[in-house]
Amino acid sequence: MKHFEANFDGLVGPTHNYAGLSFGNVASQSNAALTSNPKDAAKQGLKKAKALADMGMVQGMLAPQERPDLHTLRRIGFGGTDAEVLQKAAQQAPALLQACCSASSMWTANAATVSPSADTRDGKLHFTPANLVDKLHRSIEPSTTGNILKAIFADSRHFHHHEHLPEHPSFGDEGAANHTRLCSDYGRAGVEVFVYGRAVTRPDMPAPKKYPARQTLEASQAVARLHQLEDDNTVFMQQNPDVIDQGVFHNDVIAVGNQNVLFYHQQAFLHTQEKLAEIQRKMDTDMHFIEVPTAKVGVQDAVKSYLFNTQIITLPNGEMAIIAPTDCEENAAVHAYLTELVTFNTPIKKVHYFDVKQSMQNGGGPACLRLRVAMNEAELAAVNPNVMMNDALFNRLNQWVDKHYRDRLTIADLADPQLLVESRTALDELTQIMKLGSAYRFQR
Ligand SMILES: N=C(N)NCCC[C@H](NC(=O)CCC(=O)O)C(=O)O
Repeated sequence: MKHFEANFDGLVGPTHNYAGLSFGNVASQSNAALTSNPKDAAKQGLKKAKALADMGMVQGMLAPQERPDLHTLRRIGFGGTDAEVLQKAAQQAPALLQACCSASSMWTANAATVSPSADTRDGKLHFTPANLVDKLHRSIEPSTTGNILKAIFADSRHFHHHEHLPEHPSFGDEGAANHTRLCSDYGRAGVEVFVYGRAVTRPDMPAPKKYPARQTLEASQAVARLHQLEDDNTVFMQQNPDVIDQGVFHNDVIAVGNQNVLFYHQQAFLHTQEKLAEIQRKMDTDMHFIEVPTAKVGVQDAVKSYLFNTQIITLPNGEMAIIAPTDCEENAAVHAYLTELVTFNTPIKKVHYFDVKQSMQNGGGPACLRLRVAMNEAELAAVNPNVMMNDALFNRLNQWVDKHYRDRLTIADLADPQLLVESRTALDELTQIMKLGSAYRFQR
Protein backbone atom coordinates (compact mmCIF):
# COMPACT_ATOMS: atom_id res chain seq x y z
CA MET A 1 0.00 0.00 0.00
CA LYS A 2 1.17 3.55 -0.78
CA HIS A 3 2.03 5.88 2.10
CA PHE A 4 2.54 9.61 1.96
CA GLU A 5 2.28 12.78 3.96
CA ALA A 6 -0.79 14.96 3.47
CA ASN A 7 -0.85 18.60 4.50
CA PHE A 8 -4.02 20.27 5.75
CA ASP A 9 -3.74 24.04 5.55
CA GLY A 10 -5.88 26.41 7.56
CA LEU A 11 -8.15 28.54 5.43
CA VAL A 12 -7.74 32.11 6.69
CA GLY A 13 -11.00 33.38 8.18
CA PRO A 14 -12.80 36.64 7.29
CA THR A 15 -11.76 38.40 10.54
CA HIS A 16 -7.97 38.11 10.01
CA ASN A 17 -6.54 41.09 11.89
CA TYR A 18 -3.50 42.34 13.78
CA ALA A 19 -4.31 42.74 17.48
CA GLY A 20 -0.92 42.04 19.08
CA LEU A 21 -2.35 39.18 21.12
CA SER A 22 0.70 36.94 21.41
CA PHE A 23 3.21 37.99 24.05
CA GLY A 24 6.52 36.34 23.14
CA ASN A 25 5.71 36.30 19.41
CA VAL A 26 7.69 39.28 18.13
CA ALA A 27 5.82 39.72 14.82
CA SER A 28 2.41 39.66 16.51
CA GLN A 29 3.49 42.26 19.03
CA SER A 30 5.33 44.58 16.68
CA ASN A 31 2.57 44.60 14.04
CA ALA A 32 -0.23 45.24 16.53
CA ALA A 33 -2.84 47.62 15.15
CA LEU A 34 -1.64 47.35 11.55
CA THR A 35 -4.50 47.26 9.01
CA SER A 36 -4.94 43.74 7.71
CA ASN A 37 -6.18 42.45 4.37
CA PRO A 38 -8.24 39.29 4.99
CA LYS A 39 -8.89 38.78 1.27
CA ASP A 40 -5.18 38.78 0.41
CA ALA A 41 -4.41 36.62 3.45
CA ALA A 42 -6.86 33.93 2.38
CA LYS A 43 -5.68 34.04 -1.22
CA GLN A 44 -1.99 33.84 -0.26
CA GLY A 45 -2.77 30.69 1.74
CA LEU A 46 -4.83 29.14 -1.04
CA LYS A 47 -2.07 29.82 -3.55
CA LYS A 48 0.51 28.01 -1.45
CA ALA A 49 -1.81 25.06 -0.86
CA LYS A 50 -2.65 24.81 -4.56
CA ALA A 51 1.03 24.98 -5.55
CA LEU A 52 1.73 21.97 -3.31
CA ALA A 53 -1.19 20.07 -4.82
CA ASP A 54 0.22 20.91 -8.27
CA MET A 55 3.60 19.49 -7.18
CA GLY A 56 1.82 16.17 -6.64
CA MET A 57 1.35 16.48 -2.88
CA VAL A 58 -1.82 15.38 -1.11
CA GLN A 59 -3.25 18.66 0.14
CA GLY A 60 -6.40 19.47 2.09
CA MET A 61 -7.92 22.56 3.69
CA LEU A 62 -9.30 23.00 7.21
CA ALA A 63 -12.22 25.38 7.69
CA PRO A 64 -11.74 28.48 9.86
CA GLN A 65 -13.52 28.91 13.18
CA GLU A 66 -16.52 31.07 13.87
CA ARG A 67 -15.35 34.59 14.75
CA PRO A 68 -16.37 36.90 16.30
CA ASP A 69 -16.97 34.21 18.92
CA LEU A 70 -20.31 35.39 20.33
CA HIS A 71 -20.62 32.25 22.40
CA THR A 72 -17.50 33.11 24.44
CA LEU A 73 -18.50 36.78 24.74
CA ARG A 74 -21.90 35.76 26.14
CA ARG A 75 -20.22 33.21 28.41
CA ILE A 76 -18.20 36.01 30.02
CA GLY A 77 -21.23 38.17 30.65
CA PHE A 78 -21.92 40.33 27.61
CA GLY A 79 -25.62 40.07 26.85
CA GLY A 80 -28.36 41.42 24.60
CA THR A 81 -28.65 41.16 20.85
CA ASP A 82 -25.57 40.14 18.87
CA ALA A 83 -24.93 43.79 17.98
CA GLU A 84 -25.23 44.79 21.64
CA VAL A 85 -22.82 42.08 22.74
CA LEU A 86 -20.20 43.37 20.29
CA GLN A 87 -20.79 46.99 21.23
CA LYS A 88 -20.59 46.39 24.99
CA ALA A 89 -17.46 44.26 24.68
CA ALA A 90 -15.83 46.94 22.49
CA GLN A 91 -16.58 49.62 25.06
CA GLN A 92 -15.95 47.74 28.30
CA ALA A 93 -13.24 45.23 27.41
CA PRO A 94 -11.73 45.78 23.94
CA ALA A 95 -8.95 43.25 24.62
CA LEU A 96 -11.54 40.54 25.23
CA LEU A 97 -13.38 41.42 22.04
CA GLN A 98 -10.09 41.19 20.13
CA ALA A 99 -9.36 37.78 21.66
CA CYS A 100 -12.77 36.61 20.47
CA CYS A 101 -12.20 37.88 16.92
CA SER A 102 -8.80 36.42 16.01
CA ALA A 103 -8.53 34.28 12.90
CA SER A 104 -5.73 32.38 14.64
CA SER A 105 -7.17 28.95 13.79
CA MET A 106 -5.50 29.48 10.38
CA TRP A 107 -2.24 28.23 11.97
CA THR A 108 -3.19 24.57 11.87
CA ALA A 109 0.26 23.42 13.01
CA ASN A 110 -1.27 24.33 16.38
CA ALA A 111 -4.56 22.53 15.73
CA ALA A 112 -3.45 19.14 17.00
CA THR A 113 -0.70 16.59 17.42
CA VAL A 114 -1.04 13.77 14.92
CA SER A 115 0.51 10.30 15.16
CA PRO A 116 0.31 8.13 12.04
CA SER A 117 -0.97 4.56 12.29
CA ALA A 118 2.50 3.14 11.61
CA ASP A 119 3.63 4.46 15.03
CA THR A 120 0.69 3.59 17.28
CA ARG A 121 -0.07 0.35 19.17
CA ASP A 122 -3.68 0.11 17.93
CA GLY A 123 -2.63 0.80 14.32
CA LYS A 124 -4.92 3.84 14.09
CA LEU A 125 -4.13 7.44 13.23
CA HIS A 126 -4.39 9.50 16.43
CA PHE A 127 -5.37 13.15 16.87
CA THR A 128 -5.21 15.27 20.03
CA PRO A 129 -6.34 18.87 19.56
CA ALA A 130 -3.94 21.32 21.23
CA ASN A 131 -5.42 23.14 24.23
CA LEU A 132 -3.39 26.32 23.49
CA VAL A 133 -3.92 27.49 27.08
CA ASP A 134 -1.07 30.00 27.03
CA LYS A 135 -3.03 32.53 24.97
CA LEU A 136 -6.65 33.48 25.65
CA HIS A 137 -7.50 33.97 21.97
CA ARG A 138 -6.15 30.52 21.13
CA SER A 139 -7.55 28.71 24.18
CA ILE A 140 -11.04 29.03 22.66
CA GLU A 141 -10.08 26.94 19.62
CA PRO A 142 -9.69 23.28 20.76
CA SER A 143 -13.32 22.07 21.04
CA THR A 144 -14.22 23.35 17.59
CA THR A 145 -10.92 22.06 16.21
CA GLY A 146 -11.83 18.62 17.54
CA ASN A 147 -15.25 18.85 15.86
CA ILE A 148 -13.75 19.89 12.52
CA LEU A 149 -11.16 17.08 12.67
CA LYS A 150 -13.87 14.55 13.52
CA ALA A 151 -15.99 15.79 10.60
CA ILE A 152 -13.08 15.30 8.19
CA PHE A 153 -11.51 12.15 9.65
CA ALA A 154 -14.77 10.48 10.61
CA ASP A 155 -14.18 6.76 10.17
CA SER A 156 -13.45 5.17 13.57
CA ARG A 157 -11.92 2.12 11.88
CA HIS A 158 -8.99 4.34 10.90
CA PHE A 159 -9.02 7.43 13.11
CA HIS A 160 -8.74 7.76 16.89
CA HIS A 161 -9.69 11.17 18.31
CA HIS A 162 -8.75 12.27 21.83
CA GLU A 163 -10.07 15.17 23.85
CA HIS A 164 -7.66 18.09 24.28
CA LEU A 165 -5.54 17.95 27.46
CA PRO A 166 -6.81 19.51 30.72
CA GLU A 167 -6.95 23.30 30.43
CA HIS A 168 -4.23 24.17 32.93
CA PRO A 169 -0.75 25.65 32.44
CA SER A 170 0.74 22.32 33.59
CA PHE A 171 -0.54 20.82 30.36
CA GLY A 172 0.23 23.70 27.98
CA ASP A 173 0.06 22.04 24.58
CA GLU A 174 0.73 23.71 21.23
CA GLY A 175 0.22 20.67 19.01
CA ALA A 176 2.35 19.84 15.98
CA ALA A 177 4.35 23.09 16.30
CA ASN A 178 6.32 21.30 19.02
CA HIS A 179 6.30 17.83 17.49
CA THR A 180 8.24 16.41 14.56
CA ARG A 181 7.95 12.92 13.17
CA LEU A 182 11.04 11.41 11.62
CA CYS A 183 10.99 8.14 9.66
CA SER A 184 12.74 6.25 6.89
CA ASP A 185 9.50 6.00 4.94
CA TYR A 186 6.05 7.43 5.81
CA GLY A 187 4.58 3.92 6.14
CA ARG A 188 7.22 2.61 8.54
CA ALA A 189 7.27 3.20 12.29
CA GLY A 190 9.12 6.45 12.90
CA VAL A 191 10.50 8.45 15.80
CA GLU A 192 8.22 11.13 17.20
CA VAL A 193 10.22 14.02 18.62
CA PHE A 194 8.41 16.11 21.22
CA VAL A 195 10.05 19.44 22.02
CA TYR A 196 8.99 21.14 25.25
CA GLY A 197 9.82 24.54 26.70
CA ARG A 198 9.65 23.74 30.40
CA ALA A 199 8.93 20.92 32.82
CA VAL A 200 6.37 21.90 35.47
CA THR A 201 7.23 19.00 37.76
CA ARG A 202 10.98 19.69 37.44
CA PRO A 203 11.49 23.27 38.69
CA ASP A 204 15.25 22.59 38.78
CA MET A 205 15.36 22.46 34.99
CA PRO A 206 16.10 25.67 33.02
CA ALA A 207 13.18 27.75 31.79
CA PRO A 208 12.88 31.04 29.88
CA LYS A 209 12.95 34.26 31.92
CA LYS A 210 11.29 36.78 29.67
CA TYR A 211 8.74 35.03 27.48
CA PRO A 212 6.46 32.07 28.21
CA ALA A 213 7.35 28.49 27.39
CA ARG A 214 4.06 27.42 25.88
CA GLN A 215 4.69 23.67 25.72
CA THR A 216 5.30 21.61 28.84
CA LEU A 217 7.03 18.25 29.12
CA GLU A 218 3.99 16.95 30.97
CA ALA A 219 1.74 17.78 28.02
CA SER A 220 4.10 16.13 25.55
CA GLN A 221 4.26 12.98 27.69
CA ALA A 222 0.46 12.88 28.00
CA VAL A 223 0.04 13.09 24.22
CA ALA A 224 2.61 10.31 23.70
CA ARG A 225 0.68 8.12 26.18
CA LEU A 226 -2.68 8.85 24.55
CA HIS A 227 -1.27 8.09 21.11
CA GLN A 228 0.02 4.71 22.28
CA LEU A 229 3.62 5.38 21.32
CA GLU A 230 6.48 3.23 22.59
CA ASP A 231 9.63 4.48 24.33
CA ASP A 232 11.51 3.15 21.33
CA ASN A 233 9.78 5.56 19.01
CA THR A 234 9.63 8.74 21.09
CA VAL A 235 12.23 11.33 22.05
CA PHE A 236 11.59 14.26 24.40
CA MET A 237 13.90 17.24 23.91
CA GLN A 238 14.02 20.56 25.66
CA GLN A 239 14.00 23.75 23.65
CA ASN A 240 16.80 26.14 24.55
CA PRO A 241 15.13 28.66 26.93
CA ASP A 242 17.45 31.41 25.68
CA VAL A 243 15.94 31.24 22.20
CA ILE A 244 12.39 31.31 23.60
CA ASP A 245 13.45 34.60 25.20
CA GLN A 246 14.57 35.77 21.74
CA GLY A 247 11.14 35.21 20.22
CA VAL A 248 11.16 31.49 19.38
CA PHE A 249 7.70 30.85 20.82
CA HIS A 250 7.28 27.46 19.13
CA ASN A 251 9.87 24.86 18.22
CA ASP A 252 8.81 25.11 14.56
CA VAL A 253 10.31 28.60 14.53
CA ILE A 254 13.80 27.08 15.02
CA ALA A 255 13.64 23.49 13.70
CA VAL A 256 11.80 21.38 11.13
CA GLY A 257 12.07 17.71 10.20
CA ASN A 258 10.93 15.40 7.44
CA GLN A 259 11.66 11.69 7.07
CA ASN A 260 15.41 11.31 7.74
CA VAL A 261 16.18 15.05 7.77
CA LEU A 262 16.27 17.27 10.82
CA PHE A 263 16.98 20.90 9.94
CA TYR A 264 17.64 23.06 13.01
CA HIS A 265 19.54 26.01 14.35
CA GLN A 266 22.68 25.48 16.40
CA GLN A 267 20.98 27.10 19.42
CA ALA A 268 17.60 25.36 19.09
CA PHE A 269 17.88 22.72 21.81
CA LEU A 270 19.47 21.85 25.13
CA HIS A 271 21.75 18.78 25.30
CA THR A 272 21.74 18.71 21.51
CA GLN A 273 24.39 16.05 20.86
CA GLU A 274 23.01 13.62 23.42
CA LYS A 275 19.47 13.96 22.05
CA LEU A 276 20.52 13.67 18.40
CA ALA A 277 22.37 10.48 19.31
CA GLU A 278 19.16 9.15 20.90
CA ILE A 279 17.20 9.97 17.74
CA GLN A 280 19.78 8.20 15.59
CA ARG A 281 19.76 5.15 17.87
CA LYS A 282 15.97 4.88 17.63
CA MET A 283 15.81 5.42 13.85
CA ASP A 284 16.04 2.55 11.37
CA THR A 285 17.98 4.63 8.85
CA ASP A 286 20.82 7.16 8.77
CA MET A 287 19.73 10.65 9.71
CA HIS A 288 20.78 13.87 7.98
CA PHE A 289 21.20 16.34 10.82
CA ILE A 290 21.48 19.74 9.14
CA GLU A 291 22.62 22.22 11.75
CA VAL A 292 22.65 25.90 10.81
CA PRO A 293 25.47 27.63 12.69
CA THR A 294 24.92 31.00 14.37
CA ALA A 295 27.91 32.27 12.40
CA LYS A 296 25.93 31.83 9.18
CA VAL A 297 22.44 32.76 10.37
CA GLY A 298 21.84 34.41 13.73
CA VAL A 299 18.75 33.67 15.83
CA GLN A 300 17.34 37.12 15.04
CA ASP A 301 17.58 36.51 11.29
CA ALA A 302 16.03 33.07 11.72
CA VAL A 303 13.10 34.56 13.67
CA LYS A 304 12.60 37.45 11.25
CA SER A 305 12.82 35.39 8.06
CA TYR A 306 11.26 32.17 9.41
CA LEU A 307 14.01 30.06 7.87
CA PHE A 308 12.89 27.11 10.02
CA ASN A 309 9.17 27.70 9.67
CA THR A 310 9.59 26.26 6.23
CA GLN A 311 7.98 23.05 5.07
CA ILE A 312 10.29 20.27 4.02
CA ILE A 313 8.29 18.06 1.69
CA THR A 314 9.08 14.85 -0.17
CA LEU A 315 8.04 15.18 -3.79
CA PRO A 316 6.65 12.21 -5.76
CA ASN A 317 10.13 11.72 -7.33
CA GLY A 318 11.61 11.14 -3.86
CA GLU A 319 13.53 14.42 -3.70
CA MET A 320 12.87 16.89 -0.95
CA ALA A 321 11.99 20.54 -1.42
CA ILE A 322 11.74 23.45 0.98
CA ILE A 323 8.67 25.67 0.95
CA ALA A 324 9.87 29.01 2.30
CA PRO A 325 8.31 32.43 2.81
CA THR A 326 9.55 35.20 0.47
CA ASP A 327 10.93 36.83 3.63
CA CYS A 328 13.74 34.23 3.41
CA GLU A 329 14.55 35.42 -0.09
CA GLU A 330 14.67 39.03 1.13
CA ASN A 331 17.12 38.31 3.96
CA ALA A 332 20.67 38.23 2.56
CA ALA A 333 22.17 35.78 5.06
CA VAL A 334 19.21 33.42 4.91
CA HIS A 335 18.94 33.54 1.14
CA ALA A 336 22.66 32.80 0.82
CA TYR A 337 22.30 29.87 3.21
CA LEU A 338 19.33 28.35 1.36
CA THR A 339 21.08 28.77 -1.98
CA GLU A 340 24.03 26.85 -0.56
CA LEU A 341 21.89 24.24 1.20
CA VAL A 342 20.61 22.68 -2.03
CA THR A 343 24.20 22.02 -3.11
CA PHE A 344 25.02 20.03 0.05
CA ASN A 345 24.85 16.26 0.00
CA THR A 346 21.37 16.04 1.56
CA PRO A 347 17.95 15.00 0.15
CA ILE A 348 16.90 18.70 -0.08
CA LYS A 349 17.29 19.75 -3.72
CA LYS A 350 15.07 22.78 -4.24
CA VAL A 351 13.63 25.83 -2.51
CA HIS A 352 10.27 27.36 -3.49
CA TYR A 353 9.35 30.79 -2.14
CA PHE A 354 5.79 31.88 -1.36
CA ASP A 355 4.40 35.23 -0.30
CA VAL A 356 2.44 34.60 2.91
CA LYS A 357 3.11 38.05 4.39
CA GLN A 358 -0.37 38.59 5.75
CA SER A 359 0.16 35.57 7.99
CA MET A 360 3.86 36.27 8.62
CA GLN A 361 2.99 39.66 10.13
CA ASN A 362 1.25 37.74 12.90
CA GLY A 363 4.15 35.30 13.29
CA GLY A 364 2.77 32.53 11.10
CA GLY A 365 4.93 31.15 8.28
CA PRO A 366 4.33 28.36 5.75
CA ALA A 367 4.79 25.59 8.34
CA CYS A 368 2.41 27.23 10.84
CA LEU A 369 -0.28 27.19 8.20
CA ARG A 370 -0.32 23.42 7.81
CA LEU A 371 -1.11 20.28 9.79
CA ARG A 372 0.76 17.21 8.60
CA VAL A 373 -1.05 13.89 8.46
CA ALA A 374 1.05 10.98 7.25
CA MET A 375 -1.27 8.28 5.99
CA ASN A 376 -1.89 5.43 3.60
CA GLU A 377 -4.29 5.06 0.69
CA ALA A 378 -7.00 3.36 2.75
CA GLU A 379 -6.92 6.17 5.30
CA LEU A 380 -7.01 8.84 2.61
CA ALA A 381 -10.01 7.10 1.02
CA ALA A 382 -11.81 7.58 4.37
CA VAL A 383 -11.18 11.36 4.46
CA ASN A 384 -13.99 13.78 3.52
CA PRO A 385 -13.05 14.35 -0.17
CA ASN A 386 -14.65 17.80 -0.29
CA VAL A 387 -11.78 19.40 1.63
CA MET A 388 -9.08 18.12 -0.70
CA MET A 389 -7.35 20.70 -2.90
CA ASN A 390 -7.76 20.48 -6.67
CA ASP A 391 -8.54 22.91 -9.52
CA ALA A 392 -12.25 22.93 -8.76
CA LEU A 393 -11.90 23.58 -5.00
CA PHE A 394 -9.21 26.21 -5.61
CA ASN A 395 -11.45 28.15 -8.01
CA ARG A 396 -14.50 27.73 -5.83
CA LEU A 397 -12.71 28.96 -2.68
CA ASN A 398 -11.16 31.93 -4.48
CA GLN A 399 -14.62 32.96 -5.71
CA TRP A 400 -15.98 32.48 -2.21
CA VAL A 401 -13.22 34.71 -0.77
CA ASP A 402 -13.88 37.37 -3.44
CA LYS A 403 -17.54 37.36 -2.60
CA HIS A 404 -17.34 37.53 1.19
CA TYR A 405 -14.01 38.94 2.39
CA ARG A 406 -12.99 42.52 3.06
CA ASP A 407 -9.70 43.87 1.77
CA ARG A 408 -9.02 45.97 4.84
CA LEU A 409 -9.79 45.43 8.48
CA THR A 410 -8.75 47.43 11.53
CA ILE A 411 -9.18 46.67 15.21
CA ALA A 412 -12.03 49.21 15.33
CA ASP A 413 -13.91 47.23 12.66
CA LEU A 414 -14.16 44.17 14.93
CA ALA A 415 -17.18 45.67 16.73
CA ASP A 416 -19.03 46.21 13.44
CA PRO A 417 -22.14 43.97 13.56
CA GLN A 418 -22.00 43.78 9.77
CA LEU A 419 -18.66 41.94 10.03
CA LEU A 420 -20.41 39.26 12.09
CA VAL A 421 -23.15 38.94 9.48
CA GLU A 422 -20.59 38.74 6.66
CA SER A 423 -18.52 36.11 8.49
CA ARG A 424 -21.52 33.93 9.26
CA THR A 425 -22.82 34.18 5.71
CA ALA A 426 -19.39 33.16 4.43
CA LEU A 427 -18.98 30.24 6.83
CA ASP A 428 -22.51 29.01 6.17
CA GLU A 429 -21.70 28.79 2.47
CA LEU A 430 -18.32 27.19 3.24
CA THR A 431 -19.93 24.31 5.13
CA GLN A 432 -21.90 23.59 1.97
CA ILE A 433 -18.80 23.79 -0.26
CA MET A 434 -16.82 21.48 2.03
CA LYS A 435 -19.84 19.40 3.08
CA LEU A 436 -19.12 19.84 6.76
CA GLY A 437 -22.71 19.67 8.00
CA SER A 438 -23.66 22.21 10.67
CA ALA A 439 -20.13 22.61 12.00
CA TYR A 440 -20.70 26.02 13.59
CA ARG A 441 -22.76 26.99 16.62
CA PHE A 442 -24.64 29.73 14.79
CA GLN A 443 -25.99 27.06 12.42
CA ARG A 444 -27.58 25.03 15.21
N1 LIG B 1 4.53 28.61 14.89
C1 LIG B 1 3.32 28.15 14.62
N2 LIG B 1 3.14 26.91 14.45
N3 LIG B 1 2.24 28.95 14.62
C2 LIG B 1 2.27 30.36 14.62
C3 LIG B 1 1.12 30.91 15.41
C4 LIG B 1 1.08 32.39 15.42
C5 LIG B 1 0.05 32.92 16.41
N4 LIG B 1 -0.11 34.35 16.24
C6 LIG B 1 -1.14 34.99 16.79
O1 LIG B 1 -2.01 34.42 17.39
C7 LIG B 1 -1.19 36.51 16.61
C8 LIG B 1 -2.57 37.07 16.68
C9 LIG B 1 -2.59 38.56 16.82
O2 LIG B 1 -1.71 39.14 17.43
O3 LIG B 1 -3.56 39.19 16.29
C10 LIG B 1 0.45 32.57 17.84
O4 LIG B 1 1.23 33.33 18.42
O5 LIG B 1 0.00 31.54 18.35
